[in-house]
Formats: sequence, structure tokens, C-alpha cells
Amino acid sequence: MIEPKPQGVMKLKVAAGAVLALLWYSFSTLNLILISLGALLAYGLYRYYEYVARYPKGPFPLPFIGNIGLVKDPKKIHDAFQKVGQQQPGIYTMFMPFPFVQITDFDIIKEAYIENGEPQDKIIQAFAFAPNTGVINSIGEVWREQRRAAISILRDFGMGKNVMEELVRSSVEDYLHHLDTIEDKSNVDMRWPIQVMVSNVINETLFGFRFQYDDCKPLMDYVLRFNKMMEGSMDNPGIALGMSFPFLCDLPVIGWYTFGKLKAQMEEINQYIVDNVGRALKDYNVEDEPACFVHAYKQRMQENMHLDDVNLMSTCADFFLAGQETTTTTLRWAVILMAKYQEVQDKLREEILNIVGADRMPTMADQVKMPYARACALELQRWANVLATNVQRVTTRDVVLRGQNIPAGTWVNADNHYVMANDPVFEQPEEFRPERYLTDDGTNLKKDLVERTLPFSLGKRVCAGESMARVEIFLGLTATVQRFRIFPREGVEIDIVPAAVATFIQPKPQGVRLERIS
Ligand code: HEM
Repeated sequence: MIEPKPQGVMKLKVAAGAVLALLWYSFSTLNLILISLGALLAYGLYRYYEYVARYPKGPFPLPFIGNIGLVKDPKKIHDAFQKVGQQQPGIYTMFMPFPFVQITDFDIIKEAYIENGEPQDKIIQAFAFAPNTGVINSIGEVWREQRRAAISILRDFGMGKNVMEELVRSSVEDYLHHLDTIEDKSNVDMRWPIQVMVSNVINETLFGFRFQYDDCKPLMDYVLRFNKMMEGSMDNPGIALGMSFPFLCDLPVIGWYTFGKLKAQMEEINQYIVDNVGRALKDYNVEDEPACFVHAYKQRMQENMHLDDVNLMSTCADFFLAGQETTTTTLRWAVILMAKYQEVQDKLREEILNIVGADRMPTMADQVKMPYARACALELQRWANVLATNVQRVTTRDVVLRGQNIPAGTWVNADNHYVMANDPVFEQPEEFRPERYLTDDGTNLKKDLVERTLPFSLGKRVCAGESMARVEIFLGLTATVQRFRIFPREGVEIDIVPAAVATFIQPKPQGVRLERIS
């Protein structure tokens, strides 16, 4: 006989069963969710590393952040590239988190930039007045036409010829005169004298006037604002995000932090260009003989449909910016290095006095008889290596380089900075030693070293102001050393460790003691 179970026990069993069923159900749902998430994650990781494998091999990236963890200080990004470059010789990808291919071997750079010769895009549009205008930030036909017109106008104004040299010489003379007027030469900050000397050359070329040393506030404002903006942008992770995910730049609010703020700051800085183009055109009639770049460009607009007002602004902005900060920083390093290495300074002065004498300023024609001065200029540009990274380019199509695929649309950096600091032809590269460039008899330059000294980059988009910059550096350096002995300040050592300032590797602010050579 089956005993009927007491009612309470029955209920308890039913309840326990229900709880168990619920637990089992929840457990399996949780499991299902976890398993699904796991599978999704595994699939995501698989897809991410499949994507990573499409690029040249580099340091192992993590999803979302890529290799950003390797960049300890965004203002010294070249230090991160230096470390990684030594472990990944030749060519590698850093994920920032977008893929950024670095080429660190001279022969591969040549192959990519000269032999393949692609006019790769550049895409830092915040610096242009409008997308795809000017020379530095434009691509395709616009770039070709703007670069061609700009270089042709500059040649008409003497770039690469004596006329341009005359302009530089006259600016150097003003600068030497200004140094003469400084009464207390025991602690001279050379930054502004050099900046005004260099800026005056490009300012006069573009806009037809130069600044007086005691009346150059607009120029100082431009320079200080630009440097502040660059420093700020290095501290702003939004910009890296915008570069990785360009669609973010078009979103409200977020777009401000990824792009809009930088663009607004650049617009404010470029008011200098708007003002000075306006000033140059104020009384200019296109029938008149052009007296500066702006006039000549305006005149050519008559017959060249590719030239227009917005490209005039962007091109002036590009040349003004590129034409002063790099050369100024290089010459600032020259003064610091001459003060630090007295034996180099003495040897350079000896050559100048032997070949040129003390009564006239050196000329570019003297260069052939001045191998040591040429070696000094080369070693200065190699050692100071003022651009932390090259101007980045973007591949316009899928490229295979030394068996490595680089998909279309990838950011590429020919790491000239790395080559000049690491290529085996430069023994003890950290030393500042102009003699390294000289053949054993001291009369000629070593070709392989000269070839690997790449401050102006190479290929179709090589620096458009190289010849102007070379004149400024040679004359600026030799004329200063001819006229003054440069010493550290009394009791103070020269500091050659660079300041951490974004794209341009600058010396720390410091004065030097000048002694006039009668
Ligand atoms: C020491 C001085 C200078 C250095 C180290 C320097 C370096 C460079 C570098 C590395 C590039 C990028 C090349 C590339 O994309 O591979 C460049 C581009 C450029 N530079 Fe210079 N530069 C200097 C002086 C000048 C001067 C004086 C001017 C103007 C008169 C100038 C105008 C330009 C322009 C317009 C471009 C863009 C070229 C293009 O994209 O087609 N630079 N420069």
C-alpha cells in the first residue's frame, strides 16, 4: 500500500525541484551567455590579429590600444621609434592604434620613395586653409600643380641662384648688426635673433617685407602660438583617436576634441598669413612687375586654372611655416654645439679665416674650398636631427616592399631621423664630430655618409625649400663663427639634451657668451 505523503513534504519537494530547475536554467543561460561572449571575443581577437598580419611585422599590439603603451612620452615619440627600430630592423608596423609603418633602413627608404616613386598622399588637413589645398597637405593633381607653380615662382625670385643668396646674406648682415648692438654679451639668448634672421628671408620672399629686430611682435606671436599648439596637440589623446578613426572628427562634441580644436587654433595662427597676403595685395595691380611670391602667384592665376585664392593662402602658410621653424631650430643647435665643442668652433673659424678672411662674409661659392665647414653643416643637421618624425605619407595603393605587404591607405613614415641616428656608416652616432664626413686627407666629403644624411627627406615630395635652407644654414653658421667667439656662460655648462617639444627637437632655452672678433 502506498502511504500518502504528507502534504508539507510534497510542497517542499516541488519547491526544491523548481529551484533546481531554475538554477539549472539560469546556469545554462549564464553559460550560454559566457560561451557566446567568449566565442565573440575569440572571433574578435582572431579578426584583429588577422588584420594585424596584413601589415609588416612589428611589436605585438593589443586590441584597441595597439602599441600605444610603448610611447612613454608623446612629446618624445622618436624615442619610442628608436627603441622599437633596434629590435625590428628595416621595416615594421607600430599600431598607434592605427597602423603606422616605419621604414628605418636607408636602402628600403630609397626603394619606397625614389624607385617606386609614388606621390603618396599626406593627410594632415587641419593645417591647410581648406581640404586638399597648398603643398604640404595636398595630394594628387592639386599637389602637383601647387608645388610646380610655387617652385617655379621661387626660382624666378632666385631660389637656388645668387639672387636668393643675396637675400639671405642681407638678412644675415642685419642679424650680425643686431648682435653687435647687444651691450651685455655675457648671456645672450640667440633664439630670437636667429628666428628673425631666418623668418625675414621667407617673409620677404612671400610678402615683400622684413621685420626690424625691435619691432617683430606679429612674428613672435605666430611662432609662440604655433609652438604652444603643437605642444598641446601632443598632450591630446583625441588627436590620435581622430587619426585612427576619422569618422570621429565629423561627430558633434567629440569632433571638437579629435579635430575641430586643432583646426580652430591653426586658423587663429594663420591669421598672420591672411593679414600679410592682404597687405601684399593692397596696392598691387596684376599688370605690375611682381615684387614678391604673392604678387607672382596672383599674376599666374590669370592663366593657370589650378591657382586660386584659397591655394594662395594655403601655399603661403605652408612655405612660411616650413620655411622658418626647421631652419631656426637647426641654427639654434649650431650655436649651442659651437659653444659646447670649442675645438670644432676653432677649426671651423680657422678654415673661414684662411679661405675667406675677416673682411667679407662667406659666400656659397666658397663652399668648394671649405670642406670642414660643409662637414660641420652636415654633422649639424645629422646630429640635431630636428624633425622627430618625417611628414607622414599614406599609400595610394597596395604596395609590396621587400616582400612585405602594405595595404592602400596606410600611414608610412620614412624614418630619416632613425637612419641619421643609427645607420652603421655613422660610427658612435651620438657624438658630434664633423670629421666623420671627411676623407682621410681632409679635402673631400665621404659620399656614403652624405647620401645617408637625409634631413630634407627624398623622392618626389622632398623638401621644397632645401636649397634655401642650405644657404641659410651655411651662411648663418659660418658668418656667426667668423664674427663671434661663442662660449658657455661663465660657470654654466651647455646642456645638449633636447627639450621635450613635440615635432621639432629643440635645444633647451639657454644663453651663451659672445665675444666679438674685431
Ligand atoms: C633645416 C631646414 C629644413 C628641413 C630639415 C626641412 C625638412 C623637410 C622635410 C623632412 C619635408 C618632408 C619631405 C617628405 O615628405 O618626405 C619637408 C617638406 C617641405 N618643406 Fe622643408 N625643410 C626645411 C626647410 C624648408 C624651407 C626653408 C622651406 C621653404 C622655403 C621648406 C618648405 C617645405 C615644403 C613646402 C615642403 C612640402 C613638400 C611637398 O610635400 O611636396 N622647408 N621639409
